[in-house]
Amino acid sequence: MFDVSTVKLGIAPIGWTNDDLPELGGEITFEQCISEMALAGFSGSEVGNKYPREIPVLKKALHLRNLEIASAWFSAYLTTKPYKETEKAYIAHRDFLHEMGAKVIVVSEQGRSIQGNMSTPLFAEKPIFTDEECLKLAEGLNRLGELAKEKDMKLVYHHHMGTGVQTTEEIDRLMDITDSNLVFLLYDTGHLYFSGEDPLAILEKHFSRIKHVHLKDVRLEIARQVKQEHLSFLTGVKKGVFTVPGDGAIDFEPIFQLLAKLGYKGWMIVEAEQDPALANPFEYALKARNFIKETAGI
Ligand SMILES: O=C1C[C@@H](O)[C@H](O)[C@@H](O)C1=O
Ligand SMILES: [Co+2]
Repeated sequence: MFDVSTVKLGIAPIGWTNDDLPELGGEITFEQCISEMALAGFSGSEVGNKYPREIPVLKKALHLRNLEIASAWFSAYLTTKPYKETEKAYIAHRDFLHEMGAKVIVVSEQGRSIQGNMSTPLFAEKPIFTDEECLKLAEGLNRLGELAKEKDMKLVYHHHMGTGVQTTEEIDRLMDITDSNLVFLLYDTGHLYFSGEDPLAILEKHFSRIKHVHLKDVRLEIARQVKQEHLSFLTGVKKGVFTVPGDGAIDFEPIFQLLAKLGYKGWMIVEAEQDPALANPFEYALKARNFIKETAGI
């Protein structure tokens, strides 16, 4: 179904050690994490906070395990801070990723984001960007996209729970007001489903912009609890709202079929943040790998 010469499968370190909640998996080493990724049959990963930043050290550790770096998350503050501040940090991030051989840069606007707040109710208090904020965001992203292009890379925007770009309308608007040659989209199944969007419809509508995929599944009963009990994003994560594909409520078969039919090229990254003390990361990595083999044929 997929063209295996153009689609690569990776897994994010967030199931081993969570950058947003460092106490989850704090005791797990970088070496354990990347060894288990390779052993479970993945060929790449994104960069986590335990990864060494010295390029030769990181390259050697990955090379030993036949792993590549697909990308890494970047927090932008285009709506709340002077553009130059975001740009400076972004260029350092871009250059690091470029050295590591990555082709895409994951960017998410964190101005007024509540994703990192432990007690802010996720559904009631997510930010809604004003027209002025949308304009600032679009202008800034176009400029950052141009900087990615300079290095033959692409900026992929990560829509995210608890931020100003979460819902279908917000994603549609962002795609509409940014330059389609400079700003691309990261398609994260888990965030779309958790928010109550239709992941298949988003995939169909924005396929030409989608250049990076995060595969995560959602435990529906916990997603409902987060909404009904006015819990925060991180409380939901701690309770296990996310899991690996095939272990939750999302029907991945039509998603894989559509991605393959439309000729998706690039990385698909399993990204399932949950408490490693409750969900053994190696066991869940294997579970994900087997599910993708059975369902997507890769
Ligand atoms: O891509 C991601 C990176 C994480 O830090 C984030 O919170 C997670 O939910 C995600 O989708
Ligand atoms: Co993601």
